Formats: sequence, C-alpha cells, structure tokens
Amino acid sequence: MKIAILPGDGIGPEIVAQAVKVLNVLGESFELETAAVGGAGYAAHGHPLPEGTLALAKAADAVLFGAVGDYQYDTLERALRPEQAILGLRKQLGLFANLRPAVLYPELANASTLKPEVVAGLDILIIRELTGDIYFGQPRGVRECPDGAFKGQREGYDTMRYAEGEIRRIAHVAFQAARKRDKRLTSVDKANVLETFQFWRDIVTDVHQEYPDVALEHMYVDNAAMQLVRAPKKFDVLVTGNMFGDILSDQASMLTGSIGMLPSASLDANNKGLYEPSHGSAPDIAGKGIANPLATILSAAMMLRYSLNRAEQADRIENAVKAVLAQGLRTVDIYEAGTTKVGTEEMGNAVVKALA
Ligand SMILES: NC(=O)c1ccc[n+]([C@@H]2O[C@H](COP(=O)([O-])OP(=O)(O)OC[C@H]3O[C@@H](n4cnc5c(N)ncnc54)[C@H](O)[C@@H]3O)[C@@H](O)[C@H]2O)c1
Ligand SMILES: CC(C)[C@H](C(=O)O)[C@@H](O)C(=O)O
Repeated sequence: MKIAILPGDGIGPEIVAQAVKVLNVLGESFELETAAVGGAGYAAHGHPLPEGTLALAKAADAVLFGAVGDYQYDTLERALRPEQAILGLRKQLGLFANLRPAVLYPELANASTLKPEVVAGLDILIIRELTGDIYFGQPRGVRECPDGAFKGQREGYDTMRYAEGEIRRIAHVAFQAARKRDKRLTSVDKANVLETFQFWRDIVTDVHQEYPDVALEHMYVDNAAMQLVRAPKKFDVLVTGNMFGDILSDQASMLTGSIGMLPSASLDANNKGLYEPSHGSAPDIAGKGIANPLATILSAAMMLRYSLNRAEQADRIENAVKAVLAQGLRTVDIYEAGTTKVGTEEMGNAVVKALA
C-alpha cells in the first residue's frame, strides 16, 4: 500500500516526521513517498500544488499531510499561495467529508482552558462539509459596487452556495456516523438569515427520514458556538458547512486541551482520504522543536482505520498516545505543573517506544 507523505510548511515537516516514525515501526510493508506541497511546493516547483505532488496523491492509497502556509507567501497572488494546495487537494480528490473528532484524554482534563468538569469525558465528532460553500462558490473577487450607499466604490464579494446533492451526501455521512455512536446528530446552520442554510436545513430534514433511529436537532451556528463552551458534552455528532465547520472545529480543539491534539480525516465517497492535523503550520513555533506531534500521529491512526483497513494498528497507536500521556509527557501546549515537558521529537520517540 502506498502512502503519499506531504509535510508542507512551518511545523509540518517536524510533526509529520514523528508520524512517519510511528508508521515505520508498525511492522507493515507500507510504501511511503514524500513530495513538496504548499510554500515548499512553490519554492521547489513554482506552484503550491505541483503536478507531481497531485499525481502522487491521486495514485496513493492515502495521503498524510502536515500543514501549509507561511507569512512570507501571504502577498503572492491567491492562486500561488500555500493554502491553495490543501484546497486544491480536497477539491481534486473529491474529499467532501471532513471528520474531526474532539476527544479529551482524561490526563489532559486540566490542560483545557475550560473547567475539568465541563470537558471530562468529552467525545464529540464534528463533520465538516469540505468541498463546497463560500470556500469554492463562484463568482468571487473585487469589483465596482453596483448599488446601494457605496455604489461605485470597490467591494469584495464571495458566493455562498450548496447544491442539493452536496448536502445530501454529507448528511448521509453524518447520519451513518451518528448511527455508530450515540445516535444523536446536531445540524448546524444559519437558516434564520441565509437562503443557502435554510435549504441545508430542509435537505438534512428530508434525509433524516431514512434514519429514524437517529435523533436530529437543528441549531444556529451562533448558538452552537456558545453551547460548545457551555456544555460541549451534550453533543454527539455535529454536521455543518465548510466555513462554520472550520471555525467550530478550531474552537472545539481547545476542549481537548490544545489544537495540537485534534486529528482529522478528509474522505471521498469510497473512504479514500487525506489525513492531517486540524491545526496550521504554526509559523510562530516552527523550527523550535516544540510543536505537539500528537494530532498528526492520531491522524495517521485515522488513516489506518478509515482508508487502509488496519483498525488494530489504529488502536495500537491510540493506545500508545494514551500511554505517553499517562507517563506524564507533555509538549509545551499541553504542559501543566507536575508533568514532564518534552519536545516534538521526544514525544514522537515516546510514542514509538510505547508501541513496542
Ligand atoms: N490545513 C492546513 O494546512 C492549515 C490549517 C490552518 C491554518 N493553516 C495556515 O497556517 C498558517 C498559520 O495559521 P494560524 O496561526 O492562524 O493557525 P495555526 O493553527 O497554525 O496556529 C494557531 C496557534 O496554535 C499553535 N499551534 C498550532 N499547532 C500546534 C501544535 N501542533 N503544537 C503546538 N502549538 C500549535 C500555534 O503556535 C499558534 O499559536 C497560515 O498560513 C494558515 O493559512 C494551514
Ligand atoms: C488553511 C485553510 C485553507 C484551511 C481551511 O480553511 O479549511 C484550514 O483552516 C483548515 O482548517 O484546514
């Protein structure tokens, strides 16, 4: 089985190196092939998603991705910015279903900024639609404002849109995921203001008829943001659009102690997928050897479970992560008094050791 390794920028190479070490000690004969992506792709080949990288990602059985983005590229024209690499991969590989599990390991109850009793036992799954919404809607750009009080001035505009089929397929993914868990699904929208999300609500309600065993509730995104910090354990599975999912999943990451703990799977209709931590390239800490590699290592575990049919290896990795946390090892983002501060590499090595 072939795995495309795309480390990317910033802390990407540091954290992906730890996940690769873990994959290499599992005793499997995976073929790992690395390629440049993001700012690294632009620097090496003049494009954030070089043709060879895209071809590798398409040919591989799964993709392990670090993160892209670096402030030095923020002034490039949009098509050449590092972020276009991950957006392009999602679109071109048809990765419409993004699963972001926010699970609190008991050892990290005090690492969260919320009170331990609010987050203890947390296990929620955020399902984010990943290839539609205002992220990809056309037209978009900057133009002359055609009407209203600011007529004639320049205006920026984007288009929010969702086709019925796009909503139906992500709704099916969400209902099926809920069916395997506590059978409760919260669909998050902004139906009180936006036509796109009234339509979203209507279609999700329709799909619900096929899943009578799952309890469905609808919630406005502003309320969902509030409930996520007020009583996050009341949720089981949340499903939402691309932009709301981006924001809510970063918010949910802090329930788990750190954004460095939140893995993700981005899947197509056949469970082929790209696996990446939910965080970015963290340029502020890149090269310091302090980034938390656990979200990336846990993303590799999701890859084994969802795309490579190796659930027992995924369990092994997740148990090894639990073991290192139980040993008191902490990167700086999850550090608290009484635990042992370790760097990126030491954390990776500890997971490898715990697997033995
Ligand atoms: N999928 C992706 O590749 C992806 C996702 C989000 C942001 N980005 C890009 O990353 C760059 C930086 O964005 P940002 O600063 O808004 O978000 P970020 O997630 O990179 O960082 C936010 C904060 O979290 C910290 N952090 C993130 N990951 C961490 C880890 N593993 N361990 C410890 N601390 C960690 C960072 O140090 C920073 O303080 C931008 O160019 C952005 O576009 C890429
Ligand atoms: C880097 C950016 C394009 C990306 C997104 O907005 O989807 C990031 O925030 C994420 O969550 O993976």
